[in-house]
Amino acid sequence: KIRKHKWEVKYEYKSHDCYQKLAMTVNGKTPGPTILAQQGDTIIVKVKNSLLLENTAIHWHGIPQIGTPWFDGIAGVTQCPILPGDTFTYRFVVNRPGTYLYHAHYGMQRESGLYGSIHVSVPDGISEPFAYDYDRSIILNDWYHKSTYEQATGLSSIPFQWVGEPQSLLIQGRGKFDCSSMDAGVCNASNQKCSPFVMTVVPGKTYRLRISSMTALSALSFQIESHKMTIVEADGHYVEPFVVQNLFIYSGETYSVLVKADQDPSRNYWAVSSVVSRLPNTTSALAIFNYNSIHPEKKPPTTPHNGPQWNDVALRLAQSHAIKARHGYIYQPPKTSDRVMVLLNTQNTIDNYLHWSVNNVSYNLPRTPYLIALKENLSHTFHQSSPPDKYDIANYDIYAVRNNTNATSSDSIYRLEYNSIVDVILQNANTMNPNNSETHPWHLHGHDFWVLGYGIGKFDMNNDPKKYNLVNPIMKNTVPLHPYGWTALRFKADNPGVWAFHCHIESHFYMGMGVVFEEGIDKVGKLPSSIMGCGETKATYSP
Ligand SMILES: O=C1O[C@H]([C@@H](O)CO)C(O)=C1O
Repeated sequence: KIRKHKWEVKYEYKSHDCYQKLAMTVNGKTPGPTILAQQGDTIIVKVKNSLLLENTAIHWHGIPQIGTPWFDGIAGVTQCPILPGDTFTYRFVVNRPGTYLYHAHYGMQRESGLYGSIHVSVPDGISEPFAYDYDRSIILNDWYHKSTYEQATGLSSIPFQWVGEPQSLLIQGRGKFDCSSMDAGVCNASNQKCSPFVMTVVPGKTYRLRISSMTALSALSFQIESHKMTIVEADGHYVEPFVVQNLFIYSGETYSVLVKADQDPSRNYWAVSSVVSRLPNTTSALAIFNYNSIHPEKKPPTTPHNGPQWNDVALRLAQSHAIKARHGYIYQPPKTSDRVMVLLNTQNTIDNYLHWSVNNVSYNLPRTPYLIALKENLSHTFHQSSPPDKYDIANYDIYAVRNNTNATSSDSIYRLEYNSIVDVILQNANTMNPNNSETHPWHLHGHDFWVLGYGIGKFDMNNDPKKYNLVNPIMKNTVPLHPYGWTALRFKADNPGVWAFHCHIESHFYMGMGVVFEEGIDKVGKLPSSIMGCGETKATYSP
């Protein structure tokens, strides 16, 4: 089936957390409309950029774009940005069932509010390995009051101005900022638009709740008071079910949990989203889990739970370890790999600017998108040398503050042999601040990868690979790298195109925390002319 959507992207005044600011909307909404489809469908989205002064591009997060690498939607990698006033049509197949996302992928634009869900159902005649009565979804987010321009400018200034902790957390686009010291015209706590999100349930029924995170910075813990959640899906793959009280979720991840409305139906319950992994300076977001005979806005009689200790890494690591592919739905990983990369994540200063680097290279986007440069022989448009596969593993102390004055900025890319098996070990380290290492959710475009293992400390090249889970590893597209830890992934470079792999924290990718992979470029079909028009592609553009 073909599913057509017509979108207009523009800025509008919104009061998601009671504070009025410009938000980027799709057809007037943020979160934008949910795309509903069935496995095998073709999605066509005609996007009109009505932002007046800003380019845009939209990424279909978790959709591998097999055969359509030019519609991955990352400006500078797979396409030229969509200019104000222009219309651009994305067209791609959703090849797997599951819960996915879409969002702006141009600068730090995602955090302005352009995001939404994609739900892909199983083909007719196929049933899912779990039962539920209703399907619902919520997107968790964090929310800043400064514009993305102010934030990006601060990050690329001397002195460096950090974006700081978000002003609010949002549950399905709703949060509550403390307006008490502000003018009611700017921040009005009684505005209906920022009343808590309500999820109404029928006693005794089971809900599949699709929970996604689109945060700019925050790692979150989500829980529903008194109700247990059974995790059954992660990033579009079935999970061997396990029960949690709270779900840890990192930016770019999607989960489905089953929740049974099995508590006292004569009251409502709090659903709470709170910050973990960074010292919280943001109030938790509250939603109401509403039993249908009770008024939806009636406050639960209890005090909302604060969530787990923000710095309890062991608890978060335990959830990461607990996620396994579901029996009967295991995609067996290859037993060995052809290439092993160990990617050290550090902060660096380069010419006094603060950056993030991977193996001492801080990534920056080229003016001419790689996909076009590689197909049209415009190789002079980016650095041709490959960034290093490894760092100085023997001598680097991951617990020390290091200046790494030899770090460089580059738009160079890794070129992978088509159909080869690639291992990536992400190695975390100390930041430029003493005794500090952060959580980074890494997202791979164009592929799902097997998650072979996690650990804390320095990855041991001799012994840790022996502990890899090659039996039932989950496949994902986004995975956390825990503080001072390592995460090991394996994927097959079988999708011709150019694919980014980066930290899903908006400011971190902007500061250079990413790499780009190319594979099978000679197998990429004829590029559509709609992706051209910037950098040196103007010369090749023939309508
Ligand atoms: O990228 C970051 O910069 C700040 C801090 O390390 C420097 O002020 C921070 O907390 C980040 O995550």
